Amino acid sequence: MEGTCFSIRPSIRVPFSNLSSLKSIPIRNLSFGNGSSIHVNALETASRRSSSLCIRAQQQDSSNSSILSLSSEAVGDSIKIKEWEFGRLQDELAATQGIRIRRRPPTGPPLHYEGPFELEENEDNAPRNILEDIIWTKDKEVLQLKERMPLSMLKKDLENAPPVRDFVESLKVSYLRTGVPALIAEVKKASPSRGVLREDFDPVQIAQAYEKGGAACLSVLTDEKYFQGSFENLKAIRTAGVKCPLLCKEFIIDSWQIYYARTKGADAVLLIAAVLPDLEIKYLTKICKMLGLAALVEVHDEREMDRILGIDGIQLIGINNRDLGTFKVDISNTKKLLEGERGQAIRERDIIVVGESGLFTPDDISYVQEAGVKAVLVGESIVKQANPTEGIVGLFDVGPTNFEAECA
Ligand SMILES: O=C(O)c1ccccc1NCC(=O)[C@H](O)[C@H](O)COP(=O)(O)O
Repeated sequence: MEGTCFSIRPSIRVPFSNLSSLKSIPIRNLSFGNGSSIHVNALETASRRSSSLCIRAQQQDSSNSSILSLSSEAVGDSIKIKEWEFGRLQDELAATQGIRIRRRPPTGPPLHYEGPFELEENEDNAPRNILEDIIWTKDKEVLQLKERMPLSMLKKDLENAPPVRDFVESLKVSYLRTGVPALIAEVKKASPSRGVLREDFDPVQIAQAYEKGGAACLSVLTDEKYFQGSFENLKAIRTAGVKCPLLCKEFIIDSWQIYYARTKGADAVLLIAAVLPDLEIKYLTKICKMLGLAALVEVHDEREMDRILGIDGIQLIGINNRDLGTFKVDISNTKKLLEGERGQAIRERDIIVVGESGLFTPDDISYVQEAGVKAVLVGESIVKQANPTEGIVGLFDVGPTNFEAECA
């Protein structure tokens, strides 16, 4: 601090080098050499990564003993800043686990953050791929939803939620009965990689057709922006009396979403290892357990698989053949992740593995079955068929009677 001279104006630009030195001293009310001071409780949490930061502050004359704060909302601001700082720490922790999806723009606060700082525009603040884009958008959406429907309200709504059905048991029963991987059929209108899959999209009709075709469970996309799905679709399918247990296919980053999914009739939720650090997966699976929901934990590479195998109590692992960053689909990914010791550990622990994405033909199904999966999650190849029931029959290359009334 010595020798640093700031001219205090309502808005000042402070170089990062100075911020880091300010950070090393306990700051509340900082006096500068020119006799001015500002209340800088927010400053102590400034980003280490930004090169400079614009602070809006009020000047205080040294003769005036009252402290003029950064703004009248300083307390609220500092909570938000703490959240932002926590987000950055979260990203740093996640990176040590090989997670490349960042939860926050690296040189700025969460996207929903407002003031008191104006951060420099920086190209690093753009999402690096579609999954990151989805997660940043989700962060904003969830914050808004939580404001409208706090958890206390959702907890009350739980009392009116329909009973939970056993998602894992339904997969096991189907596999044992048919000898082919149990089908989780996906109700999906569109996706970032494939655009609109079906214009005449009636979620209830599609769900009923899947059930008729022998699906053991259904996966319902609820994300609106990228998949044109909705929680209303999930609720409508459940209310229509479809018996197959329902996976809420959502990008979960907050336990609030799990409660919300349950109030809409979900029996299972998706947790994506590429997004969630181990501790969060442990925490969120506990919430699932408490609510009676199954958790399908999705992995895409060896490192994610090893992380998930290191967590106790995991019952369902999905291997996504699609790289959610690049959209590349390769079904040999399922085989690769089930080879050797990993496959052994999965068999010993009686974990059900679900082969996900890019499954179009009976040969594809046989291939992933030989690799060790007991269930498959299929969207595009069946949702695009004029008659999704026939789509399922064609995919498994067997008559519908082999599957009929699977969920009954
Ligand atoms: O499918 C995408 O484009 C996508 C992009 C970003 C995140 C997730 C994405 N898809 C989710 C899925 O992995 C699939 O919906 C699911 O596994 C079914 O795949 P498919 O049978 O290939 O439709």
